[in-house]
Amino acid sequence: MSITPAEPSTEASTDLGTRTSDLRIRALDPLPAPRGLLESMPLGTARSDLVTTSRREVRDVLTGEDDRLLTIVGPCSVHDPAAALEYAGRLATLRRELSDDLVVVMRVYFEKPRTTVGWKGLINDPHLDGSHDVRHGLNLAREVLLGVLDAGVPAATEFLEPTSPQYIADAVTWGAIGARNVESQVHRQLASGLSMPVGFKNATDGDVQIAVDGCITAASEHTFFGADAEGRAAAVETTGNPDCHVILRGGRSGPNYSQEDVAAALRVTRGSGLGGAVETGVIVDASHANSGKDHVRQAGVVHEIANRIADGEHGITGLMMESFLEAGAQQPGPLSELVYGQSVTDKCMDWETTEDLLRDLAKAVRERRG
Ligand SMILES: O=C[C@H](O)[C@H](O)COP(=O)(O)O
Ligand SMILES: C=C(OP(=O)(O)O)C(=O)O
Repeated sequence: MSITPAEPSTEASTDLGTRTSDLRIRALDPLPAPRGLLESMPLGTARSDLVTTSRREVRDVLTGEDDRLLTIVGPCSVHDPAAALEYAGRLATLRRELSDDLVVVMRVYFEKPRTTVGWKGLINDPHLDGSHDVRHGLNLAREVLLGVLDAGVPAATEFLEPTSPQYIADAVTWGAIGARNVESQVHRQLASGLSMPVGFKNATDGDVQIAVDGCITAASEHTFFGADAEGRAAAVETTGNPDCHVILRGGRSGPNYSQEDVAAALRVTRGSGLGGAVETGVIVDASHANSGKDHVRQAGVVHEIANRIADGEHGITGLMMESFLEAGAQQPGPLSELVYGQSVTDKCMDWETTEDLLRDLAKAVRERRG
């Protein structure tokens, strides 16, 4: 299951006077080819069925063919596999109970885009100590994803490193391009080749058009630099992803989940000419700039949206929530020193609050039907 570490190559030339490249590279540590990881931890038939079925369900909800609500819920980031899997086990029970009204997918986020610097997630630094054992991080990430699927819960993740999907994307039901990368051609091209529905967040300044542009770009065919399953540099040709859509996460000037904000965003998305999920509705991220990253305010946002859905509002096809076993957040550090089940990135709602809110949302969907 694990892959033998290779020695980092440190080809530091002694003749610095004639070198013009790699002047700021400390080491290049070759990573295992994706195929090795996929073969040592295969998806298998049962998990693959869950991924395929749940991708279809998510797409149908986002295009309005299915009148349920997509709820993407889970920790801001995974740092402790045991806590993530305990959360998945709890969510599995609730997912089954609420399945007539909600399509529940768990946030299983391994790559964190930072405003400046900070812990970049389980793949980049699995020991949370700056040792950056990326090989171990890749193993761990795949192990967690397979465990979440074994619990019966489909997974959502943000794609950040352009070649990381090769190691894990087969196990992912829904993907995100985050607010800091939504204008990046690299990420838009990446989304054009991903096999699952992908949400584009509005930019950190609140610009929604940038997310729509991301969907337009990702719906097209592209050729770009990537890697194949053997880890060789490759020119990747994609067919385009027709299942992209917009996520409202608030911006520098404040939240954007009000009825007026959603209506304004829909005017923008409906001008795209893309049809499908982009024009049917938006996902609202109740966290981030929609709640000032405050988990108590986040619960208020979800509560307000549940009331609006119960009153008959359409146009919000999904809701994203940051939730973990314990409320709040703590500074990242070695696992033995951390509070079990509490976020090391953004503040999360606790399990009890999450359970209540998911039940409220399911009830709201029933009332809207009625
Ligand atoms: O979702 C997590 C964070 O909001 C995102 O990674 C940015 O975090 P930062 O502003 O603390 O760097
Ligand atoms: C980083 C995230 O969000 P955003 O891109 O909206 O800041 C996230 O959802 O983890």
